[in-house]
Amino acid sequence: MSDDAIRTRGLTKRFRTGQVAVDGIDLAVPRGAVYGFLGPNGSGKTTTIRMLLGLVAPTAGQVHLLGEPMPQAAARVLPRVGALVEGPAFQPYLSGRANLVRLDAVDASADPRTSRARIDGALDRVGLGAAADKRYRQYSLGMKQRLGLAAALLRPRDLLVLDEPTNGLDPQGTREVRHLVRELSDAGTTVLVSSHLLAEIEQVCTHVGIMGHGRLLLQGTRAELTARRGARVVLRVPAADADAAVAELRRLGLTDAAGERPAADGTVTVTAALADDDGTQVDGAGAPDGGAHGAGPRPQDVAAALVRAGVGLLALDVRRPSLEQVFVELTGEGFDVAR
Ligand SMILES: Nc1ncnc2c1ncn2[C@@H]1O[C@H](COP(=O)(O)OP(=O)(O)OP(=O)(O)O)[C@@H](O)[C@H]1O
Repeated sequence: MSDDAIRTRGLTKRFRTGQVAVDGIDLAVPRGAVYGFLGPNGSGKTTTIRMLLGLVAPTAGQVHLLGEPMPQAAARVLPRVGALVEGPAFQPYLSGRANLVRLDAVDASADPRTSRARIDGALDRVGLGAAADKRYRQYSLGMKQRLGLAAALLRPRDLLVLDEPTNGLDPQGTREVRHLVRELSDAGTTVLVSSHLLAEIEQVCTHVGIMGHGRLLLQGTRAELTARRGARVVLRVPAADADAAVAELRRLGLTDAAGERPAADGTVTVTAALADDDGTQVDGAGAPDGGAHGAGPRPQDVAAALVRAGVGLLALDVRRPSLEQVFVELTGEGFDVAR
């Protein structure tokens, strides 16, 4: 437990309206991870993040940040945590730089002697060097996001919590944020980054948690999540062999084996789940020795059995679901293409 940078137990938020925005979630963000906190709009990500940072009081449950209980240890822990949450308190009539100077000055744990260098460094890091002296109210949404990020980076952090950091950024800005997250992670910072745009985040995260309607539907390493939901074996056989192929797959224990309608070229595609949703899985795809596997047959065993049964095997492929497919399957919803 203390090894996790973020740990929650039964974290719940019921608003006065009666709405349960976050429903008993157990988050586990290991130290060193880049944790993609994913879910569609309204699924409870922001409310969770606000509770993590002590900005909203939970209705029930516990939060540990960097091994310490929140909010009791807030004064000790929060200086080690950089956060980008909606609507940071920037002054509209001050420049970006002046806003950071002001923020740093009220941070009792920041060293005023290094303030200037740290502020310039943070502005450069987020690509705001050139616009640093513009007034905040003249900033575009993307520039405001960048300034929020700069504020989170005013000092070295053990943990960064970024709520929708790419919101309002153009594709170039989005790439830069990804790059920055990777860089910070390489330097040893644990990062939790929320997004409703899966593709933006998928490439950088080591771990993923998927929210839907206030519940944490799934979490784990990125590889675990796609493996656990089941690889499928997909084969192509001559139409005349389709029934034999399905029968052989079922005999091997792949009970949902089924053939599609014959294609114009006289072949049939037959598919079956190689893994159960409970994690029993064959992990043979691409691994010369077949890799670790559970109760099911390995792909090469499937191929051998089909050939032995006299099935004319034209092609055999193992397909793993993408994170997006896992998400859609779990929530019945897609990710937004754009906000
Ligand atoms: N202060 C509040 N009072 C009542 N309901 C709220 C409040 N804040 C959030 N909610 C509701 O709680 C649910 C979760 O909202 P939340 O902002 O946490 O979701 P989210 O996953 O961060 O969504 P988004 O991607 O749009 O930011 C929503 O239905 C929202 O309307």
